[in-house]
Amino acid sequence: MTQTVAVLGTGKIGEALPSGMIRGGWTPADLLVTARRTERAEELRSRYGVTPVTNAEAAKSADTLILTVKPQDMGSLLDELAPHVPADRLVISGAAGITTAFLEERLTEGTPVVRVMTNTPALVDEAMSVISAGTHATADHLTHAEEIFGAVGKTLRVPENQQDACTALSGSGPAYFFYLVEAMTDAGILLGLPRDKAHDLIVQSAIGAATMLRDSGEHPVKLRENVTSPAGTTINAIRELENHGVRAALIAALEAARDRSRELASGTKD
Ligand SMILES: NC(=O)C1=CN([C@@H]2O[C@H](COP(=O)(O)OP(=O)(O)OC[C@H]3O[C@@H](n4cnc5c(N)ncnc54)[C@H](O)[C@@H]3O)[C@@H](O)[C@H]2O)C=CC1
Ligand SMILES: O=C(O)[C@@H]1CCC=N1
Repeated sequence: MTQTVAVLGTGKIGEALPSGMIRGGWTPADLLVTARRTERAEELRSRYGVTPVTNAEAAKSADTLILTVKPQDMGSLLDELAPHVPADRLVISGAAGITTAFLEERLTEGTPVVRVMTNTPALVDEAMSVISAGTHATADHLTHAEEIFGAVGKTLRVPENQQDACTALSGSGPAYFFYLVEAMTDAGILLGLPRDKAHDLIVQSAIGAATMLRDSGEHPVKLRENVTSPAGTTINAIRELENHGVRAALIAALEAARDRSRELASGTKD
């Protein structure tokens, strides 16, 4: 049976998802999108062959609704949708902080909802998406969410009380790596390298390190030890990272991201 999926709110994540689904073999005709601006919706139609509709039309006709608006816009979107969503529709939220309870309170009693936190590597089919069921979501609903988000990368089911932590780790995670690359490229410039060469050296080192982390089966401590020669260069750098509290800063940073995700649960806090 053909399943129609509507993506409501087509910004960065709301575009990455349908485009990845199409790369993964979904038929564009089965995908509906909504946008605040008509030009944006038309852009997506011409880029991917998906069908622009209004939020109310999506709610009435799609089997699955994926809400990819900002958490602060979720309350008003749900107010708009609620009168039009039959209770047999699957509603998936991709928003940071927004709980399944928040969604269930605003939708018809019994509506199955699933909460997902993905990340921007969805653009290159390397997303990490964590998935949690609401009160009325069945195993089939979770499987369906996995089929959708599996088109853009890996998926993992987690209890909902881990979603805010996962948001801090993998939802925001790519930003920390981009930040590190940016800072290390600056260091290369300080050491006298041209920016483009410094960038290429750091990016390839990041790809190499990420591939080893994924494929070698070794613990990251062992991988780092293998680079860190006695009285060599690496240990001098590590000493500076420790002196500057980088490990503690990372722990505090991720805790702050987790706390912000919890705070966004109200769906209204700017
Ligand atoms: N950017 C990221 O790295 C990640 C974002 N998320 C979550 O995904 C959601 C979207 O984030 P982004 O794509 O970064 O934001 P964005 O700002 O790029 O996209 C949100 C889109 O929703 C549209 N929108 C707002 N209200 C609407 C309405 N009532 N009807 C139709 N469209 C509406 C906006 O015009 C905008 O295009 C957020 O809830 C965020 O927490 C999740 C994982 C990673
Ligand atoms: O910064 C944010 O709120 C969103 C959620 C996870 C990544 N970006």
